[in-house]
Amino acid sequence: MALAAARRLLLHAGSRLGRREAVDGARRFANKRVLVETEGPAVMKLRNPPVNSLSLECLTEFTISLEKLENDKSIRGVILTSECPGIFSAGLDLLEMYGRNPAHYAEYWKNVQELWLRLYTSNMILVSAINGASPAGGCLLALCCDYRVMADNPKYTIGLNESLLGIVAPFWFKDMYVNTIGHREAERALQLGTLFSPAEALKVGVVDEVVPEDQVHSKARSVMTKWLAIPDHSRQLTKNMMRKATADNLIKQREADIQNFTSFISKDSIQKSLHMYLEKLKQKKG
Ligand SMILES: CCCCCCCC/C=C/CC(=O)SCCNC(=O)CCNC(=O)[C@H](O)C(C)(C)COP(=O)(O)OP(=O)(O)OC[C@H]1O[C@@H](n2cnc3c(N)ncnc32)[C@H](O)[C@@H]1OP(=O)(O)O
Repeated sequence: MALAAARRLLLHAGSRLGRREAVDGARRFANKRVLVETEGPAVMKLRNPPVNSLSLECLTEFTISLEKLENDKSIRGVILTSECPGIFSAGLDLLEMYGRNPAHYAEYWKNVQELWLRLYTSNMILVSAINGASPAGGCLLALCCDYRVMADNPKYTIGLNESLLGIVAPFWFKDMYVNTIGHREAERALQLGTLFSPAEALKVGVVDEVVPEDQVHSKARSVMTKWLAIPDHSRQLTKNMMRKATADNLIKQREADIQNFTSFISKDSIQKSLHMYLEKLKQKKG
């Protein structure tokens, strides 16, 4: 009986913390939805097919992987990318925000906040290799990074498109957008729910560089090498100086933000909008 309980505990810890294993001499650890290679510049790959939507499980595994990397002092930078062909991340999982109960919405939002705060305030250098579509929460992940490299494929778009879904980007999504592309561009893009092509994203500053698709990873690695040459303490203090106010703005009102999200997303009108959007996604398939 005691043995069975201990085994259950171990299994639970194993699935929460992921496994660290040696494969072909490369160090890596993985859980179901996130694979992390720690040989050379660390690379974190999202693998939640079909579209890397940020389900509660995916958010949790992402946050745990990030925490593990933060705790490993030998790791100074991480490249964030996707293992799903053509998709960086479809953003927050619509099925976590549709047809559930308020307690679920609150739990989900708490985890979205947690991941964002960890990513946005990470001491590590974060470079995103955007190798596919990156709407809404997908764009949010990229915006948290210190540098964004995007594949030059016009089929891939990036942006905060919440208004197209009949929902509103929360103030901290908006703050980060304003920090990145400026108030006027953010105001327009947020109202229109603009999804930028790579060329447009580069022009407006949503991404820092656009490269041929087969060079996204090598470019991200060379960017990382350049950033790694900067002393950590000065870079980290500078990053903190630039981002602290934006992060603090959420930290001081986390509970209120959860309440706002929960009551907003529970509204019949919002649920109806999400239903229509999900139906549109289905119909697109024909
Ligand atoms: C006061 C406070 C207010 C706070 C308000 C709320 C704020 C919430 C903020 C939300 C941010 C978000 O991230 S919302 C999510 C936005 N995401 C999108 O709009 C992307 C939608 N998806 C697509 O455009 C496309 O799927 C794609 C371009 C990403 C990929 O296209 P592709 O053709 O390759 O694949 P399919 O469209 O056929 O999709 C396959 C499969 O996946 C399902 N899917 C897609 N996206 C999502 C998603 N985000 N969540 C859950 N599921 C998703 C899609 O429906 C298909 O499912 P089926 O195979 O079952 O049909």
